[in-house]
Amino acid sequence: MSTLIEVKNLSKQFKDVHAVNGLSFSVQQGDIYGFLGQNGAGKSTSIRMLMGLIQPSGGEINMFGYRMPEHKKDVLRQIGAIIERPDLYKYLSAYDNLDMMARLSGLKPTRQLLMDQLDKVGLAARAHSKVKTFSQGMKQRLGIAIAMVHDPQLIILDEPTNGLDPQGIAEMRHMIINLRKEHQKTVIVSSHLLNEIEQVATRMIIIDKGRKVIEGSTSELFDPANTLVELQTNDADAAEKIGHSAWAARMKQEADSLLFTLHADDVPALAKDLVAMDIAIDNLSKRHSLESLFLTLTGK
Ligand SMILES: Nc1ncnc2c1ncn2[C@@H]1O[C@H](COP(=O)(O)OP(=O)(O)OP(=O)(O)O)[C@@H](O)[C@H]1O
Repeated sequence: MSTLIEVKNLSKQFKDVHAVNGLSFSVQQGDIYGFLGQNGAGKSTSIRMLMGLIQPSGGEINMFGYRMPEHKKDVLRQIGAIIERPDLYKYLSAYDNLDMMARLSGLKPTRQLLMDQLDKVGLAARAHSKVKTFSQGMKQRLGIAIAMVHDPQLIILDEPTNGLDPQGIAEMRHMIINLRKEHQKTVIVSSHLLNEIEQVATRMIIIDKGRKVIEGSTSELFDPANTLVELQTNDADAAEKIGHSAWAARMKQEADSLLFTLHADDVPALAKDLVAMDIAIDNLSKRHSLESLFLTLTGK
């Protein structure tokens, strides 16, 4: 697998705001690379630099073997991106919108090519329906078909599920996975929702205040061995009772709860032992340690 994007020490400063601050990461061919961070973390600014829309204040970007922004033209040929809501003609069909946009960008598309593009985003069956009859999610996916009509290697989607209903979100997720699986595209997708990135990404980065917090493959980062279990109880002696048990080493006392770090498979055994120790359980909840990290970053 080859490296498509290599970013080193990338920074962008707007007056006194360090929007991106020493960010390094790489994207391999075939990744669905999740960019995760709360609003204002620096996701859009990073993506805009990858696309040569704004100049970095420092650092290096190499994409497809070219340096950015010096080789912007060669790089952009390989990218299809949706950064804002796509402009569509609502009284034209999906097919005619795509046909017109392809011609405006200098292509002479065949019917087959246009139908293939619509198929990639799950809109082939609605090719000849007017866009005014489309849901927000369908418009978004048509925008993606337009963005990739020149068959780029890399698709960049900045918060593609913003403003979509649950069905639209599910369809978008399905489409992103399909772009990689069926059409061998590499995808960068940004979101402020961990759950959304977790469901599609093969690798991900969390950024906060313009800096990298963590980066890795989704399976590594969501390793079930790093499960956190929070116990809430009114039993004043709970910590002491657990302190004498085999769970002692995995327990940490928090202000109003007891926190255990363990493998997800061990949760039923913990629950059984708590009952055996006669500890009244008000609440026993499980979450992944990455989720806890992200909740802490987002202040929730
Ligand atoms: N053109 C600009 N001028 C001044 N500050 C900017 C500009 N663009 C972004 N910023 C600031 O840089 C920081 C990062 O913004 P950015 O849009 O990259 O974050 P984000 O992670 O994409 O979040 P969001 O989802 O809210 O767009 C924010 O503090 C933002 O206010």
